[in-house]
Amino acid sequence: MKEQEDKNLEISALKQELETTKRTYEVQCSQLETQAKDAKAELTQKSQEYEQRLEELRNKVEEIREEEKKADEKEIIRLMKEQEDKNLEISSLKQDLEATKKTNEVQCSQLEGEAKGAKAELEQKSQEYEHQLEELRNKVKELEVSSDSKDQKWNMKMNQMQTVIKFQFSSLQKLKLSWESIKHNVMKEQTVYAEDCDRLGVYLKPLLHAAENYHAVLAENRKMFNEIQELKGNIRVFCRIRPFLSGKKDKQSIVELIGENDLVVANPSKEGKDALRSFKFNKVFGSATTQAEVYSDIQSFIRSVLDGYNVCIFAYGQTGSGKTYTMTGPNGATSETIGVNYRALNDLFKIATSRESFIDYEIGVQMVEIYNEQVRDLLITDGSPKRLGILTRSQPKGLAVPDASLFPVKSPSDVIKLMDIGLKNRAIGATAMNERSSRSHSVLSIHICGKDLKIGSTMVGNLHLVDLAGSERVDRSEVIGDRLKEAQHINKSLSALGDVIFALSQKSPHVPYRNSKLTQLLQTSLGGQAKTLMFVQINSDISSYSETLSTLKFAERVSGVELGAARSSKESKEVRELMEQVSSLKNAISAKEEEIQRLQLLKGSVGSIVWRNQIPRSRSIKHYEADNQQPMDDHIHQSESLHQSELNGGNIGKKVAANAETSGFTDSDFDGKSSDLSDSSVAPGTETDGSENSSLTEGKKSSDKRSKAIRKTVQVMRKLSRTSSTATTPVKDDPVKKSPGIKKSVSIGNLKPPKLWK
Ligand SMILES: Nc1ncnc2c1ncn2[C@@H]1O[C@H](COP(=O)(O)OP(=O)(O)OP(=O)(O)O)[C@@H](O)[C@H]1O
Repeated sequence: MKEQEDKNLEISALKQELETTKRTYEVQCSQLETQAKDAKAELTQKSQEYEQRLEELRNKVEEIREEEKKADEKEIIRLMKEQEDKNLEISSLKQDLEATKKTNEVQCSQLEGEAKGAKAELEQKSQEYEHQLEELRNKVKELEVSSDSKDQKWNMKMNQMQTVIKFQFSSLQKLKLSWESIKHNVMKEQTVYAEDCDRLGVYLKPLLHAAENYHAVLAENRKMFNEIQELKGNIRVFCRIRPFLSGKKDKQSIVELIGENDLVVANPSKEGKDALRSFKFNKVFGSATTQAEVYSDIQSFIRSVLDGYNVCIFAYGQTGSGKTYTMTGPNGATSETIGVNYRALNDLFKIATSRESFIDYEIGVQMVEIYNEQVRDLLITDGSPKRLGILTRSQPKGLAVPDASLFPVKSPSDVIKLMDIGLKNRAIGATAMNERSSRSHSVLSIHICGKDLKIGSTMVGNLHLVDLAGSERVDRSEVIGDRLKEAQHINKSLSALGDVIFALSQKSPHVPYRNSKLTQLLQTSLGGQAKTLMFVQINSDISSYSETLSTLKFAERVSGVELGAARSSKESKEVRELMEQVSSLKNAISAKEEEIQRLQLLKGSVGSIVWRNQIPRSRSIKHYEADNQQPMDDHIHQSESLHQSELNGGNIGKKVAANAETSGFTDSDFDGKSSDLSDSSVAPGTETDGSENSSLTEGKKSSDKRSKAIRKTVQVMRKLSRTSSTATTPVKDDPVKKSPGIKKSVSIGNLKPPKLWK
């Protein structure tokens, strides 16, 4: 109850408190209401103000919004544009990106492929290297093994060698001792040998004498060859048949048969055997013969000009028969068709050049024509031809026409230039037969003076290349007046030439050189040791029968070779006999030469021993040869033989044999000489070196044979001197004074060497 009372009291307290609070609260509320009213009024005022302000602000906002809206629109438009640009850029970039992406993808795929390949290769190579490395390791192992075994072997060998060296050293000591004793014995032998040599030297003296004579024998032999040539005929007649010219309808030939040396022509007006007539010449060239073939048959004639001989080459025949063709060649000639003149000049210069180390040649050219028996210089360029005189005696330097222009030449082209001038100056007259008919004789003379550089001697050779005027008969040329006079002069000079050559071929005591200018001009080159070659040109056309026949008769007459004539066979018999004589002499000489060689070898070996023993050495045959001045032509042939042998691989004998086979006048002439020289100059020196030892061993045998050899040599010398003494009247240089008869020409001792240009 108490509690209830407390609670009542509390409730009464709380009711009082609540009453007080209620009253304060009411006061406050009234206050607050007042305040709220004030505030409400104030608020209303203020809200009005605010609304006003708000209205203003709203307007302002509205304005700002308007402005912003405008600015925004502008900005939006710019941004849209920008966006569009950007979009475009982005799309292009996207495209680029796309393309780059694609290329990158391709490259990536390629690189991936390559990388894969490289990887595979790398793997393969590494495998290979590993394999090789493995092999190399194996090899190294093998090598190590083999080097070990070799090392062992070498050591063994070294030991063996050391043993051998020791043994050899001891044998060397023994040999030294025995060598000393042998040396002593050899010294003794040498003394004995020197005494023997002294005795041999005494024996050799007569042999040396024989060797000296041997050269004389060879010289005689060469002379005999020349003599034989003269007997065979220093005058040669070659017949050449001109082919039918293209465009000629009438092609009936009068030539029935062409042989090596003979020719048969048929008379068209006769029949059967009576129509035929044969002619014999040194050579007959058919119409198909080339210029080169013709020249090859006369080449050695040309060569002999450089050896100091005079050579004359003629072309004879009727107009248009091919004289100029043979001598010069056709117009606009090629290397195949050039004639004898050009070929001869080429050869002359070629040979002169090949000899220039030992002979200095001077070559001069003259060209003259003989027209109406007057000599005219063809090498004048001022256009005023003067008449020239001919010297027939003691002509200086072999020049028959000293006043004619003489031009020194150094090459064939120099001569060709001169020939062109000469041919232009040559008188050419037109006849009914041939437009180009030459009515004068043209003479191209090549004068050669050679000086031997070693011995200083000189020699002179002349080559005359003569294109004769046409030989047709006067009546056939249908000419009168001046032309008739020309033809008469031509015929006269041609028949004078025929007479001279005929007289020479007959060895007639009188040779009628003075009957024409042509023969006067060529006097020194016709006859004597001069060589004469005549080309007889014929035209086989049936219409030219009578001309051809007279040409052939002329040629037959000058050649002196008549069919069936007793003289001709007698000559050949004598030639044969002489040839046999010469060959037997050559055999004897070669036998003697063998002996000389052997003895010379013996002497050489003896000489060397003597020298070792300080005993003076006697002069050898070789020295004798070197010191002894040989004739010019010998020297030339010697050098040429040697030169030729060098070119032919050193076989002189082969060359001689080959040339002998081709036979003919000229070949035997020159080859005979070269064979002589090869005998004389090559043989003594050739076998010395190789056979010294054998000769030493055979020395005794040889010395036993020595007396036999000397006897043989003396026999040969006697035989030669007998041959010399059988010669009759001496043959002189001057053909006019030369005595007739073949036998006289057999002379060995009296033949003169080629005339030198003194
Ligand atoms: N062997 C040959 N081969 C080819 N043609 C030739 C031969 N021989 C001569 N002839 C030609 O015949 C013609 C006459 O020849 P060429 O002029 O040489 O005669 P020729 O005897 O010198 O005359 P001429 O007396 O008038 O001087 C020329 O056209 C020449 O080319």
